[in-house]
Amino acid sequence: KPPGLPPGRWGLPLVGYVPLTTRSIPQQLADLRNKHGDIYMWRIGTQIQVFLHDHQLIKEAFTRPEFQDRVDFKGFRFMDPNKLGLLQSNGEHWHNNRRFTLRQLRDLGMGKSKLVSAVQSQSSLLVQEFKKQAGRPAPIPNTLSLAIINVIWHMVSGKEFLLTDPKITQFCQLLDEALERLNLLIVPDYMPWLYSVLPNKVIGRVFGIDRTSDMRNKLYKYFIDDIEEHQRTLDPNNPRDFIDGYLMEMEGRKDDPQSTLSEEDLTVLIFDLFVAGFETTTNTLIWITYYLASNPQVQRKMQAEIDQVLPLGTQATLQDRARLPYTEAVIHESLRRSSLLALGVPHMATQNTTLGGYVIPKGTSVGCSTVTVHNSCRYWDKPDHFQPERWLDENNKFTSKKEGFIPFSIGKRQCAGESLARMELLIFTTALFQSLNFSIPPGNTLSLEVNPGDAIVSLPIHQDLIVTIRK
Ligand code: HEM
Repeated sequence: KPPGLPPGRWGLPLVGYVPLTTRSIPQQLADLRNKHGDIYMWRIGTQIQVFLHDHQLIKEAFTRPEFQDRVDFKGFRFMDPNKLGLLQSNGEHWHNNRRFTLRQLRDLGMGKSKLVSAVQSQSSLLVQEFKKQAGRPAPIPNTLSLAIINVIWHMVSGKEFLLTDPKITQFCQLLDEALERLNLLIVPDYMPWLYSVLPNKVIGRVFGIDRTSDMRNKLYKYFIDDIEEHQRTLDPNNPRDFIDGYLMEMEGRKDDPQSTLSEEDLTVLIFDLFVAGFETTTNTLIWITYYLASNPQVQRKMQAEIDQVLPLGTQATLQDRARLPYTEAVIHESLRRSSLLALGVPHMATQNTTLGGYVIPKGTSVGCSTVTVHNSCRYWDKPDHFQPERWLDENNKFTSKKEGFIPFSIGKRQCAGESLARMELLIFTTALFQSLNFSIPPGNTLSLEVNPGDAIVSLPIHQDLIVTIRK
């Protein structure tokens, strides 16, 4: 192990440190944190990963320019060969797309916008779907995923699918598959020597590379069709959505040699919005229903607040946020407890540098451990308790505590969709609990453990709940 690196797990040549334990990854990270402190490394294959566990240290790292790039994984290139879009792009290209996306999201989501109405209408449709399964034990319907997908479609291209349209179900399956496939595609990046010892054919089959281009083409076809349709119908005096905004910006900068805008880039950018905004929001909402089904008192208290602020038949808007402090507290506590992106989304050191007194070589992946920060006694009293009250001050006003709360990460690459995500969480949560009650089926228990099949994202386990229609 080269001198100066953070302490931690170095392991064997080629394979790095392979844990021989049944402890989950988050549990192992907590063990490592207790042993080594706020910064340590774990060599997986030949890739050095550094984990950070302290809010200030994460903030320092993620605001420094040398930690702003994404990890350069060959596996990602099978979805996007040229590192376009926003999620995987770097440098000037990333900077342009990020600025554009933030501006669009702000403009499209403001005030009484069409986007807010779209979220409200999707949440009403979802309530109707839940009502169909009232009174009998059943898992959260897949309609929740479709409703979240429709919100992103609305923002991107001003359209929504009927929830019964087979095209949206197929789209959802492709997206699920893409997310699963991305996990597998990057395995050889941890052991790049596999490329030299195994024939390409074997790698292609084992790691699913063969099927990826077919799936990518099907998925991208949705976006390409929409972009072409927008090109035909665009009215520059009346931009309708994200695609119109991008096409207009592209036209405005067509003579600018610095412009990074292109139809191909727009296709990847749209894909990124779905990848980043779909599973995250859907699963946070599932966690909220699980926590509230397990805490009936909290559920009743939140419903009492919603009933007072929103008479039946009215839906929340962003202006209601201040009048719904307890609901906001429940949402924040759910984001903290679930720590959905348990290991954060890693950044990469673009040069040899130091951090926290240690050497960080160029190419090292640097991530924040959301799950250990969210469960650290340094920031949270009784961190393993679900306590919305911790978000309220002595006057029961919501206080958005920042230190030790990093669900959307921090710094220059922090979640670009945070404002949309917060808007969706508020509107969906209020709509669901205004009309429905969620409980655990008699004789059952509800596990709040994360799905052991997924180490990087803390996904809830599919389980039955009972939905009751509120009178
Ligand atoms: C509860 C829901 C969500 C959570 C917890 C979440 C969390 C995150 C996190 C942790 C990151 C990585 C930040 C980093 O690299 O330091 C991220 C990035 C990102 N998120 Fe979200 N996100 C959510 C919803 C959304 C939504 C709805 C959208 C938009 C449709 C979105 C768009 C993005 C994009 C584009 C990035 C990449 C930003 C960049 O690389 O510059 N996210 N998100």
